[in-house]
Amino acid sequence: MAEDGYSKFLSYLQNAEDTTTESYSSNGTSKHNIVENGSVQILSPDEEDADAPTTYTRSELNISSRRKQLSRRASTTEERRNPFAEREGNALIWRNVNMTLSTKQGEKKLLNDVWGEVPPGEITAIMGPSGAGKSSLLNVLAGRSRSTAKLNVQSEIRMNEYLVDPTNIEVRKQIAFVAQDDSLSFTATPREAIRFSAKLRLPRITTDNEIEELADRMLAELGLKDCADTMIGGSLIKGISGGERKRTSVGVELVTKPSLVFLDEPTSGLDSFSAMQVIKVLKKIAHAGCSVLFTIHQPSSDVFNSFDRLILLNKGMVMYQGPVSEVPEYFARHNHPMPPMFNPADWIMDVANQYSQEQLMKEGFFCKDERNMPPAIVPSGNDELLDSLGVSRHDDISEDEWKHVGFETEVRLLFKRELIHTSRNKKGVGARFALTMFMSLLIGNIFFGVGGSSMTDPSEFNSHFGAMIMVLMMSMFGTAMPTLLSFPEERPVFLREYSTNHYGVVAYFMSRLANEAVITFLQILVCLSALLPVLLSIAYPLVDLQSNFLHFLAIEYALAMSSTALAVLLGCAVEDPTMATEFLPLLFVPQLLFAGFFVRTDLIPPWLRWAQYLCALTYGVRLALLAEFGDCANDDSIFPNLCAELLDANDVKESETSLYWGVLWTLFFVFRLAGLTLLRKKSTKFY
Ligand SMILES: Nc1ncnc2c1ncn2[C@@H]1O[C@H](COP(=O)(O)OP(=O)(O)OP(=O)(O)O)[C@@H](O)[C@H]1O
Repeated sequence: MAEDGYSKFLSYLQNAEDTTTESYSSNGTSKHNIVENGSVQILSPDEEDADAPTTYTRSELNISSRRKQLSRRASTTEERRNPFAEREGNALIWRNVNMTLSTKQGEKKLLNDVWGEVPPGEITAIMGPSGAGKSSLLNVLAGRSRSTAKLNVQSEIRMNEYLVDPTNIEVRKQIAFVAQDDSLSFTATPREAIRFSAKLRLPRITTDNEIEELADRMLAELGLKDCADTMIGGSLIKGISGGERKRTSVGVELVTKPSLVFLDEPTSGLDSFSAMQVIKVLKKIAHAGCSVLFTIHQPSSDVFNSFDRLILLNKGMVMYQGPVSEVPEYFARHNHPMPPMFNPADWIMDVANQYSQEQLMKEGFFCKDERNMPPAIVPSGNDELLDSLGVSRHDDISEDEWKHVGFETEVRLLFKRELIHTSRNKKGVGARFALTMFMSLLIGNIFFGVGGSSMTDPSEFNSHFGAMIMVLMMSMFGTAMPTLLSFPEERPVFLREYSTNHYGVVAYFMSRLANEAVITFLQILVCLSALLPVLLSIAYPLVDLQSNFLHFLAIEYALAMSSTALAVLLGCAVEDPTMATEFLPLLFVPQLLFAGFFVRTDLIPPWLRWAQYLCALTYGVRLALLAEFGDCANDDSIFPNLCAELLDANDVKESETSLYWGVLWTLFFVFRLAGLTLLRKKSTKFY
């Protein structure tokens, strides 16, 4: 089956090996084996039978130098401006790929000894009936599927001559992956999305002008010129069409000049012209040296005939694998000649769907992997593996300009995008601020002027205290709730970008923090005062609170930041916005219970009392009580002194003011750090 294509591919491998081998030994004809300690044994022809072959360490052999040189090919500005600049491809080869699902009825094989390869310079399509295992195979190869309690995944995958574990995040980052669902920031335009990807993923030597031209050329190739500056859109904002969004996702990955690209149904939802446009771009990128693998449903005959290779899956097994040009002849040889004037893609799918697996096996389909491959090298670590892939972002590379952009650039670009997102997300952010204003007005009117009322009348005094608590709670809930909901909402974009090497978790976290710090401050300001000066304020002057405005603002801000930190921690823990809403009570109810105004904290059972130290509201309330009632509590001329009684009832001591501030900001740091750790753990673990 597919002998020509396969032998061409083996010869590619052989060449790759020969070249590598040449760097091992001067005569260029040696063979190498891997020995247990990770070193490489060299056997030259006349030494093959010798008892003790010479063993070298990898660094002695300078195994990666060839690839490092090749990775720097795109060194002229013209090459850097060209999204289709020549590159060194990475051949992907796999065999024994098995995926087994354990169910109550027994074990179900989703992938059964699947084998194949994707040579550089060619585009390879995976086709097959629905449920055949196309996406499952792509996900295993891309490291996006791993064993769980119910799912057992096994595979033997190599990139070039190296055995790789694609679930290793460092390997995954080398694979450009276009998923079926387009996880793009909905407020960005196609041009901005492509530019963002290029800026963060291309070596820092690439100038802004070069990136601009790269983005322009990519947009033109994908037929996105007309909508280049329209927002991508989503459920809140109407944006570009589904097909344009799909092409933008493709552009975002291809602009980084990858050497290996996987695409899950890149043409779904596209008309035949747009589908052909995408395939043409994939072919162009393949001709530049890239290896392209994608799943596809029902391609037109033009699209089908433009593929180089085909992997036809049927019920988790390889029914055909080889050059597309050999498909008609192969099917004819196995009793299924293609009728004239038929779309070959439809024909092979008809055969796969109509006949049972047993019948097709009898007819000679589903042949076993009979490739005789040279032994794979087991990389001794990530560095050796990445060097072998031509990745130039290691400490041993002296020229800074070839490295991935630095941490500050990541934070700056992310922060800028967050700000643009906030300014364009008028519905989301507008609703947040409008709601804050409305609630401030409501509270301000209900508690109108109570802050200036008598300090000795118990009912008026209680209203004063109630108003202060309401203002605190409103700012706390109003800032924490949108944060809790927005984190899982933006999660798919983050995970896609993180797993495709845009930026690190810390950079993402820092930029989010900076953005939240600004938004939270503005929101608190709106709640307390519509605009500075205080004359135009809402809740604060309407209620006529007595404390110093800036002092009260600082307390509210610290409380809001601590609460949003807890919201971020919960947001990192949950995977979707619906689940996040289920978590809302966990964010607020304990805060109310431990704040001390429903029940004195010293009356809470001792085994539960520790939880008060995790509740920011407890300390926010204590600081606000001191700010609002501290002076009157110290005034001996007032009798009965309700202020002193209130502070006493809430266990508030003026001498502990610094402690309250300390706990409030410590909670902020602890929750933020826990959130960061959780996000990092989750993001490296699974896509
Ligand atoms: N994690 C999983 N848990 C349970 N079943 C799974 C899992 N992943 C895949 N499957 C099952 O494996 C089979 C193959 O799924 P897959 O999505 O790979 O098919 P496909 O060929 O891409 O189908 P389609 O063309 O309809 O998208 C399906 O029956 C699917 O339900």
